[in-house]
Amino acid sequence: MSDLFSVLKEKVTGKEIKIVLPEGTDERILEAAARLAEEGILTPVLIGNKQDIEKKAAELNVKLDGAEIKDPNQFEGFEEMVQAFVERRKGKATEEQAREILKDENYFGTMLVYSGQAHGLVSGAAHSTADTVRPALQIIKTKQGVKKTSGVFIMVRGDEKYVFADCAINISPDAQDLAEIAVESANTAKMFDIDPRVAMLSFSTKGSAKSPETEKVSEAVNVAKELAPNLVLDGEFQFDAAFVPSVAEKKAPDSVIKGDANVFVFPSLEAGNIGYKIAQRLGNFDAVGPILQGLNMPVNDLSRGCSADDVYKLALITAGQTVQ
Ligand SMILES: CC(C)(COP(=O)(O)OP(=O)(O)OC[C@H]1O[C@@H](n2cnc3c(N)ncnc32)[C@H](O)[C@@H]1OP(=O)(O)O)[C@@H](O)C(=O)NCCC(=O)NCCS
Ligand SMILES: CC(=O)OP(=O)(O)O
Repeated sequence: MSDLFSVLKEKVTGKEIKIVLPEGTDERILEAAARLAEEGILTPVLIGNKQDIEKKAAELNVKLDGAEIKDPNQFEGFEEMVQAFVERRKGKATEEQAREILKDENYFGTMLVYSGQAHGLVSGAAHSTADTVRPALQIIKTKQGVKKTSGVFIMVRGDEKYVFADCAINISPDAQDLAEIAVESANTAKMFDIDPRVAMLSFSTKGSAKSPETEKVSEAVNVAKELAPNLVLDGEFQFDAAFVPSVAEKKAPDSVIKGDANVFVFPSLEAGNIGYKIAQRLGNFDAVGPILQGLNMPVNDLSRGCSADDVYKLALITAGQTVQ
């Protein structure tokens, strides 16, 4: 993984990429912004009151040379942004509502990306996922051919790398959603040099239990195979049948997945979000993400439990998504 970040640094340095960090006074954001600017990798665009941000940076003894600061309350292009927002929301917000909404740093920052004044956004160190991603869902929207955005983590421990999905967005995905999440997650895996072998997870392996929940996953397997016939994918699997070869031999001997899956699609957000945090906190995996898939422009969320290093890495990944 350290290789990945070296490769990403090389790929994005000198491309004049601007990444918006709306949480301008958060300690971890400031430390990451200073590091990104100092290393000349990209231009962090911090959102908030300039004096507040500079005061906090001075307290932390971090230098913001090379970073930009934009304050929605002092922004010259604010009225133009209001018009663009009203137009994008197509009758869902009046001008008056837009003026209020755009004072929110996540909405303001997302509009900077949408209008081409920055290339991507990373937020969520101090905001819930819902408040971080809602502006992106409403303004940036999904790219053609993708119905739903979803959020994956790259789980890293030493040389081990896995993709966990969806850990961030879709609370109760249906079979169609799960199939799309699987295909998108396999594409994301390739960005991290993972040759995808996708397991659709359940509490049942190949019909060992029958319920609407297990049938949803087995239907998702069929839909995903139609969407991406060349993808190595199977299910439904319990985690051990997907991950442990000796268990796979007993529970699913005829499957193309032989306990060697590396992309895990969870059946619900409950399972995905709980699952990644258990691997992170009990299993000592680094959890990089959530990386949002399927948006027109890169916007990525952080966990509120993140470190400055997590912010730095996710900003690099976001910059990498802009030059793909
Ligand atoms: C993502 C989430 C915030 C969306 O909820 P919401 O704002 O109530 O969604 P709404 O149904 O009102 O939709 C708002 C807009 O987003 C769009 N949207 C909602 N879910 C979407 C998805 N998965 N992909 C793409 N667009 C989506 C809707 O189409 C709608 O667009 P429109 O206003 O242009 O018509 C919600 O599903 C959620 O809270 N998910 C869980 C987040 C979380 O806490 N995760 C755990 C921690 S990581
Ligand atoms: C991804 C995630 O779970 O975010 P948070 O911890 O901020 O809720």
